[in-house]
Parts: sequence; C-alpha cells; structure tokens
Amino acid sequence: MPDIALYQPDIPQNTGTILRLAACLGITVHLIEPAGFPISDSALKRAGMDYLERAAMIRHTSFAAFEAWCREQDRRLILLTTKSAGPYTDFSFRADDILLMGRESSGVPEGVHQRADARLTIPMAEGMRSINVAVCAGMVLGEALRQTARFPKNLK
Ligand SMILES: C[S@@+](CC[C@H](N)C(=O)[O-])C[C@H]1O[C@@H](n2cnc3c(N)ncnc32)[C@H](O)[C@@H]1O
Repeated sequence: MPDIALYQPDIPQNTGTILRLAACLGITVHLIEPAGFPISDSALKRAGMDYLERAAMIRHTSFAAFEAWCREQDRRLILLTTKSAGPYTDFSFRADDILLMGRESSGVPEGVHQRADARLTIPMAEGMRSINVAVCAGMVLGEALRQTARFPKNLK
C-alpha cells in the first residue's frame, strides 16, 4: 500500500484528519519529528482523532532516521510540493510509494526537496499559494490508490 509521511507537522487538526483518512483507507502514516505539538493520544484525540486506535502510525525521531528506514525498506519517496513542474496526475505511482507532505508553515527544507525520488504538484489557479495539507494528502492518495488498484474492496 502507499503510505503517507508528514514532515514535522505543526497543526494537530491536520494530522488528526490525515490519521483518520489513513485508518479509513487502511494505510500507514509516518510522523517525522519534531512536531509542533505533543504527539500523544490525548492531544490527537482532542484534535478529533477518535479513530486513533484504528490508525497505523510510525514515529521517526528525525528526517535522517526516516530516510534510513526508507532506504532499508527500498521505498520511493514522493514529495508533494508547490515548487515542481510535474502535475501529480501525470505520475505513475507504485503501490509501495511514500507520499511525503511538508510542514504547514514552511514546507520542507531544500535538502529534503533534493532527497525525494520525485516531486509532484497539484496545479492551482493563478495567484494561489497552497492547498491545505490534509486535502492535498487526500487528493494524491486517492490517485495513487486508484492507479494501483489498492482501495479497500469491501463495498456492499
Ligand atoms: C500549507 S502547505 C506549505 C506551504 C509552505 N509555505 C511552502 O512554501 O511549502 C503544506 C504542504 O501541503 C502540500 N501542498 C500544498 N499545496 C500543494 C500543491 N498545490 N501541490 C502539492 N503539494 C501541496 C505540500 O506538501 C506542502 O508542503
């Protein structure tokens, strides 16, 4: 399954929304620390994350630790960024890709940008700066699951 990774998130409500999305679609979320809020069950529950016990979350103490894990697992790192020339709809996703989302306040640093195996953008209307990170995660994860036929198959 594709995974989602959150680079040092700073708004707990967005992380809660993404964890809920992940629980509903059966995917794993990687949380790259430090975050801008305490990563505790109670903090995430306060953010509306009542699906917490159903969410698969792996915490990484730093980007270096996360990168080492990706290499060990031989997983591609696909960065979602406003600063690329490639629309995500033109990209061929693999079932084990990791979709890396930037921090709400500042995206990702240049070193992380360079490290990504691919950089993708959701095209926006002229003059718009960025889309909410949880909405972005939903759009791109939806396309990755569609392309790789990995949506849950339990429709009645
Ligand atoms: C609120 S945005 C960050 C804005 C930040 N000022 C910046 O320059 O990157 C948070 C994250 O959502 C994702 N994002 C937002 N809009 C996007 C877009 N149009 N295409 C791809 N990713 C986007 C990126 O991962 C981004 O780092």
